Amino acid sequence: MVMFAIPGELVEVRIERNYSRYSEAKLLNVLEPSPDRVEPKCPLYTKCGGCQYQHLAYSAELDWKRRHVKSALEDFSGMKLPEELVAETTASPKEYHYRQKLTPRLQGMAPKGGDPRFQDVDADGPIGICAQEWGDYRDANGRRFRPVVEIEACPLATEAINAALPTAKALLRKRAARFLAPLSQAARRAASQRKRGELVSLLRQTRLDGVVCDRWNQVMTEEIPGVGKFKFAAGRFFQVNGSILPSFVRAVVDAAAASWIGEEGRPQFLIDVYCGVGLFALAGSSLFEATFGIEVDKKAVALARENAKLNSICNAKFIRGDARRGLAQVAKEAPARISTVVVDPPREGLSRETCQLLTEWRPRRVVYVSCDPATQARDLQVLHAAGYEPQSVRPFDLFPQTRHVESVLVLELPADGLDPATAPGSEEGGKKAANNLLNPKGLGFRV
Ligand SMILES: C[S@@+](CC[C@H](N)C(=O)[O-])C[C@H]1O[C@@H](n2cnc3c(N)ncnc32)[C@H](O)[C@@H]1O
Repeated sequence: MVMFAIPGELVEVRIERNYSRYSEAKLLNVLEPSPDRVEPKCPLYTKCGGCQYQHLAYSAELDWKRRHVKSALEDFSGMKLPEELVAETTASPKEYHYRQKLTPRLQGMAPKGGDPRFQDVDADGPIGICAQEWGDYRDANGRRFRPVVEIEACPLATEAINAALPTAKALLRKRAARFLAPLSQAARRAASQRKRGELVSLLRQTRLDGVVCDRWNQVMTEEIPGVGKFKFAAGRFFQVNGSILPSFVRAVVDAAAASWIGEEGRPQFLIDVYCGVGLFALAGSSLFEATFGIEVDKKAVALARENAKLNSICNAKFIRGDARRGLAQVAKEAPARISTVVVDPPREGLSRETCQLLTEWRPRRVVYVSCDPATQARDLQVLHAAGYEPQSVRPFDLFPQTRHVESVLVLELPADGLDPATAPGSEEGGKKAANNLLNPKGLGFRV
């Protein structure tokens, strides 16, 4: 494994670690470059840690991401996916300057011989964006630290964010000095995560109003052309690449609303699990009789309800709670045989219980949006074992120049897989799912 090399190149490397089946090596020289090699734009590329593919032509990056999604889905699920099932990666309209959020950070310090989890910040140290791994880095006093590389500008961030970066960095230093000075070492260790969080200086920009903000809870409004307006809290989750959002959101919603495979009938209910501020539930509302959003974050749910009003949408309902609990509640209202569930979980993928509830309640279609194809593959294996057939996989390049990729996997129960007795969506099917919530024995994980 050689970071910053391209398959097919002749390179000189130094082997740094050996494992039973592969080695990791550091790139020393490119002797015969690939035709796909390009000059990286950022002078800090390979040092900062934020980008992995700036040395790769964009078309090659898109090909590579498709291969990555396909092989991760196959390797971790044990399934073989036909070539035609996995689409080409949809390109981001902006290859650089697409990031509408940047979080400058100070360097983390560990007390000498201490536990790195109780890290302090180095108020006089560099301010960067990516924290490196804890390694054997020590300052002049022997204290371990987690290095960050000082940045003056980030070529992934929008121009407005880069223009505001010096102000944000000055603010961050001022906060760090104020926060650290009066506290003893012990008090600093005990400081809550929240206090540490307040040290972070946040920059967020929307295309709608061009605001650059530095408070976690500041409410921003973003307009996604052809989709709608969305309020969100600056420091919490909202997609960061606005340039690709119109095509990405449309693709998810259209996949959710399409007619059933081989039939004219369409789904009538959309359940957007892990809905954030209601992105898919609201974007798809005109295509369904009713939509539901399920989200654990209280603030996000409040904003999702506001977003429904902002876009004059009356058929969307938002439930605050854990995915499994919310799904069990919706199972009482939406018949599974005419429902599509969209799931867009964090990197860890679906919890075991949520996955199990899906296999018991059996909504006819599942559109699985994921930023980690490995955990998506793990869940695919479980859903496939329960009868869901993969219909399509579409990679979207939400994060150009980085190794991250978004994968949209559509799964559907074949018509002959619908059991008329405990019919998904039948009264009994809904009750079974709802009861599952109340019956702890039902929460075991079956593979
Ligand atoms: C990847 S984000 C997707 C948000 C939304 N779909 C969007 O695109 O804007 C994942 C969301 O899941 C929420 N979440 C995390 N764990 C959850 C859980 N157990 N139950 C419900 N929501 C959860 C997070 O708060 C976050 O808003």
